[in-house]
Amino acid sequence: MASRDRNESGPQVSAQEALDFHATGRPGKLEISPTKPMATQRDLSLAYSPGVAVPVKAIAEDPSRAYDYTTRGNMVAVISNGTAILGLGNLGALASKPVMEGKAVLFKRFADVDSIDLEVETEDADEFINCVKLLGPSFGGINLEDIKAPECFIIEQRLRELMNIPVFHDDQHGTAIIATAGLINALEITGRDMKTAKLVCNGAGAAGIACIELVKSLGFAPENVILCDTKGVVYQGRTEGMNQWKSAHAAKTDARSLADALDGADIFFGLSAKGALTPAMVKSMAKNPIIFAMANPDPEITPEEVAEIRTDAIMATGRSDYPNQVNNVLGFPYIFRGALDVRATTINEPMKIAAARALAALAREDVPDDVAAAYQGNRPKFGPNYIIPVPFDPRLISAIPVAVARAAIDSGVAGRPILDFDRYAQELSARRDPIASTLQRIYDRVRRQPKRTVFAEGEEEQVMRAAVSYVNQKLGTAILVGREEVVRENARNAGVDLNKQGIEVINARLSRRNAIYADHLYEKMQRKGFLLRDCQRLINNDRNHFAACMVALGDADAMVTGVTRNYSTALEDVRRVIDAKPGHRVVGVSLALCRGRTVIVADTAVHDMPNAEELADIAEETAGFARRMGYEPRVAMLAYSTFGHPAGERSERVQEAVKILDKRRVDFEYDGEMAADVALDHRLMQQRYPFCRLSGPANVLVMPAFHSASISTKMLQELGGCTVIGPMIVGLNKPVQIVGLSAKDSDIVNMAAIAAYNAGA
Ligand SMILES: NC(=O)C1=CN([C@@H]2O[C@H](COP(=O)(O)OP(=O)(O)OC[C@H]3O[C@@H](n4cnc5c(N)ncnc54)[C@H](OP(=O)(O)O)[C@@H]3O)[C@@H](O)[C@H]2O)C=CC1
Ligand SMILES: CC(=O)C(=O)O
Ligand SMILES: [Mg+2]
Repeated sequence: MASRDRNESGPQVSAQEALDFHATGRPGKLEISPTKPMATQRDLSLAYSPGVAVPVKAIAEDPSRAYDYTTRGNMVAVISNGTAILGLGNLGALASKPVMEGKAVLFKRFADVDSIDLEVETEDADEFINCVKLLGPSFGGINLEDIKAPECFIIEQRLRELMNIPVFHDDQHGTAIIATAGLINALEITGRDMKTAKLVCNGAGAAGIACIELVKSLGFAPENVILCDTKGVVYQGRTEGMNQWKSAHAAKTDARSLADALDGADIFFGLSAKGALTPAMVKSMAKNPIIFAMANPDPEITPEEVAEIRTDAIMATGRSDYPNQVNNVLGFPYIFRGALDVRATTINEPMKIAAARALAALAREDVPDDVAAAYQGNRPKFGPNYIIPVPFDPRLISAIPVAVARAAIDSGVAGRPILDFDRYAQELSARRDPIASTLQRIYDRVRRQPKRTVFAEGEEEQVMRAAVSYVNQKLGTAILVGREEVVRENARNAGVDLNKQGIEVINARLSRRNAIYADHLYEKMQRKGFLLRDCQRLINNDRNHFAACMVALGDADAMVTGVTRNYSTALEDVRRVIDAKPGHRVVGVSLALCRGRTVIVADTAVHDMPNAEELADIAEETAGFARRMGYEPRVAMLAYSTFGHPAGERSERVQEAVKILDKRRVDFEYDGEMAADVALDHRLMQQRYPFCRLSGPANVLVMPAFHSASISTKMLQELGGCTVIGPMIVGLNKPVQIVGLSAKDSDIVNMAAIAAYNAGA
């Protein structure tokens, strides 16, 4: 059963990429942004003195009002002292900051929980407890992270007693919940019974102890569970390296080493360190062994090593680049989401068990279409290589918090009820941030069907970096167009290693395909004033023409360009070689990802002042693009006016476009003309214009002209803090994307991936 292969989608990242990722732009992974305007004297008077005194007094009178007037109810602190950073050991509070920032970002990304990291520089449990306790009023929950055993047990226990908000040591309970969920399913697949299955857990620290406590509370017989640490088996009577938490699980057994304990065992839980499980030990385990090698970043044994020894194992690791990722990221965002939503005073056993069962149940459900995208387009089926959902599974946000909230209410620790669980589940789904899932879907599809993408400006440093990243991320082959010696020299100077499989360098002037490309270009341009020699010169000297010919004639699947030439010139170069798809119009669309909301804006690249017919075409092209991206389009034809008011000649053009769409009987929702606030605020739309045909806020905005499209997307990006991807070219017969002149390597890879995605199957 063991899969020797890494997940095709596995993000293969180099050390340099990891450093660059953290250093690029604003260093680190988080920033804080206000939720209220702070623009006028009045805003200042309300937000600060004197207005702020009013909520201050209200909270002093009734502390529960803090949930109404402050961030407390949605704010979790991720707190560490860095004594057990992943499996890297005690590297100190400061060194733990990247992990803690990462956990805070995951809270936001996966469950819309606001979170801040706090690194506390002490190894003294009392000092740590005191510090966290005093911070209590600031937060709705405390997520303790990467604190080593046994101090973590004392710290968590004491803080739970001292604080009336959830205190949760993620490495203990988060890990235990996820491991248990995976185990429930692995047991079912291998036909085992909890009451008789034999489990050996290597690692008797925070994660190990919590895991065996949870599995025992679920029904494992204590005599069938053996705990090991650096000194071997934790047996009754052992004195070396013991503490009360290990003693509580000391087994009555003759086994003294991990190897002894694993002989004939059904299950291995690794919560220890890289390489702790040997092939010989795996060999000695029972038939269909269940091996969860959960140490991070490197597991106790790799799936490849297990697959060399036996093929009947169910294998899981803590990493995202193998199937079956058993990692607490599947738990803490959603567990806190549910706990915060009912203002739970704690996260208790029933809530943990409910989370584990909900997670296990999710993996058994059929995967619907929109979810299959999160699985590299591969519809996973419950079985040895799919015992647990992946972190990008969009169902997690509604399934897990609902189970946790319900358990909190039923067990009497909720501060407020949930009256309508269906509605709650819908609200949870709406919290899902579509940013990553949109790009993730694109990347995953391309990884499944890798593409040859030509990077036209191969001599540029950021383009070379993008090409390396493209290959490292298993998106396909990267072809850099440039003079080989210049490319190599520039790569050397920039410290970019191009000597890897999957990267090719092609010098346009020396290519054997030149004559064919020149003929192709000549055929297209001969009636537009071009001689054959003009075309030959363009193919030899101009990388955009050469690269576009590669794609046009099937020597590459997709193309990306743009860092050396302005957008419209690059587009003109490409358009000489590649036509619009038959029956289509080439338009530019931008994807704006704004605070959990995605809107697609068009035409941000091609038509300067479209007429009504062209506006209707733009709407159709963009609706098609929206569908390919997985959104059901609701198209607003935008103007400065709404349904005729105020009247004006420019709005008439938009009204006319709507009539054209009516005549064409298109199969998507559209309406207009309307102003942007009406398009985006469905309540306003319903109140003032109940006849409007859009069933929800618009997610496709067709702008009346290029200038408004370009200005609005750039303002969204600069002032609105939105991520804008694009303009992307749609409607071309071959996939080509153009980045902006100032594009960074990550922008270029995104565009290359989008081009490759559009290259299709
Ligand atoms: N996949 C996931 O979601 C998670 C994975 N983990 C991983 O679990 C591991 C432990 O983390 P945590 O419990 O927080 O750390 P702790 O420091 O609390 O505990 C570490 C435990 O591992 C034992 N140990 C270390 N090296 C070995 C070894 N070579 N053989 C046997 N036992 C060993 C230690 O033994 P001793 O007591 O003798 O010192 C100790 O009991 C890390 O690798 C971490 O990345 C943790 C949380 C979540
Ligand atoms: C995943 C995690 O929390 C750890 O390895 O420590
Ligand atoms: Mg951790």
